[in-house]
Amino acid sequence: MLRLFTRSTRNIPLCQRFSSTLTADKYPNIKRGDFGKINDEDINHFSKILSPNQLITDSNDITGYNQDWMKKYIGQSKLVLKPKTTEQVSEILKYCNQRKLAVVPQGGNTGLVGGSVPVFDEIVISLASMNNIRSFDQSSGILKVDAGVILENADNYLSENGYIFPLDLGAKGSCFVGGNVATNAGGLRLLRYGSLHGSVLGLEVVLADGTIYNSMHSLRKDNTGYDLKQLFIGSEGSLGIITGVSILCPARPKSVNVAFLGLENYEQVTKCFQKAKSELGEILSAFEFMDKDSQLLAAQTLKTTHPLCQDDIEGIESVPEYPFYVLLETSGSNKEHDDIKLEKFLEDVMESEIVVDGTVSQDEQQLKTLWTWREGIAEASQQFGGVYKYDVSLPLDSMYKLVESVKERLNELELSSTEDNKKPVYEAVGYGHIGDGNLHLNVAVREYNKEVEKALEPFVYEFIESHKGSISAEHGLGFQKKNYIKYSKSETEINMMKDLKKHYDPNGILNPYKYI
Ligand SMILES: O=C(O)CC[C@@H](O)C(=O)O
Ligand SMILES: [Zn+2]
Repeated sequence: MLRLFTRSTRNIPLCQRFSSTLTADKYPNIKRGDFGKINDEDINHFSKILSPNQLITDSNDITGYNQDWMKKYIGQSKLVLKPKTTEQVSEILKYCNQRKLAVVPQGGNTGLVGGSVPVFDEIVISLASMNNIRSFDQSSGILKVDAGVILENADNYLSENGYIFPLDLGAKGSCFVGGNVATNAGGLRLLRYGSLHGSVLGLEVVLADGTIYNSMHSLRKDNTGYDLKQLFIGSEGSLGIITGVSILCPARPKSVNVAFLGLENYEQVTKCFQKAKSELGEILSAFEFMDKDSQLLAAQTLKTTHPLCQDDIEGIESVPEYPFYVLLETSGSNKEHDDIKLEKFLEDVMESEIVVDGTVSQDEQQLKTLWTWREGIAEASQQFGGVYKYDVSLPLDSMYKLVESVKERLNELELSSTEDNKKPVYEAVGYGHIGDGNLHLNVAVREYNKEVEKALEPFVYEFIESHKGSISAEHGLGFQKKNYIKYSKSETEINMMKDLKKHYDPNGILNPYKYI
């Protein structure tokens, strides 16, 4: 039965603090590199480049820069620098390169693979003070910003001008545009707006030796040799520090609808996606799937009524029995046209029993509430103590098999139970951007545990390799996956990457211990 959506919304509560964390001493195979150690002379030098409030040495003030968003990866940096200009970044790197001081560039610190925090005592270079919108061209839609502009702020600015940022993700309120580009973030609407490799028109990057590479172009077409900016998109701070971004933004859609659907099995999810593509065509802007266990997790932190529950109950009890859910969004320029198209599509998928239940948002508030049941899963996954995250690309037909195989394996090894507090794993859940072939497999644990880690890795990576997928669809390699790149890239590719790294950062000072 298809219903109008009538629930109200509540904010997602902040996640609980972790008890278990991963510090470098828990990885005995990783040794501190042969880098210089910061001394008083270094601090004096930086004090000449920066004003006192741009330089943090107090250990209490540094804590937040040393730990990632999940409070999973904890570094030991003793110095945070907050440059305000590209020239300051250049001066800092020039000096660090001469002194062989390792650095980690940090944006909004919302990454999920431990890429934006130090491992040992690397200097944190925070882009937080570089947060100006540089320019916007109303006719072309080209936006130029400092790397430290918060994604949501950039989008709000564009909204006032009738445009939209071609990227949206759960962390939009804290992540930085520079970090988005450095990690090649994918997000919720890649299906519609494509990857940052397509929409970024130019970058300003400071290289390891302080050289400023400026390509802040406004050109859609520039066929003059190697497209160098592409090297830095997704380079996770390993080749240079992005300080400016020029990006092409599309017109903001005037009409947006969200439908939340219940389905009986995974095959119906893929069928529903095929139909959505062919029947909704260009107005389809997101197609997200969620398994039931991911909804049960989300229910425990959201504590609101599930969109497909018809009773006046909240939380876990309100999650219906459907094994799969889909959140589908349309964005277009003509409300009447889009409403009719969506209605016809929904009638079709319900008549053909691809979808068994569903609800459609009636206003902006309801639309946001429906999204919370998808966006809230990331935070909900870590409510019991920790989470092992796998962000993978797989062919659609084998995508959910990975989740099933992992669940089976954890059960066989008696590592998993939602009731028994003594078992390390609470639940493995699958969800993600099915429209982009991107699965998020989250294994919610009560504690980080070597046995669980051994059960998952390399099992998950071998599965991905054998199905010709990618071990990172959008979160990147960071610290978490640096030893596993071989499951997605050939030896030749890895060697080419290493050559680039050696060329652009011969002393290896940029974000060491990560990536490759
Ligand atoms: O927490 C995750 O694993 C996924 C986070 C993000 O990429 C999302 O799609 O919600
Ligand atoms: Zn995602």
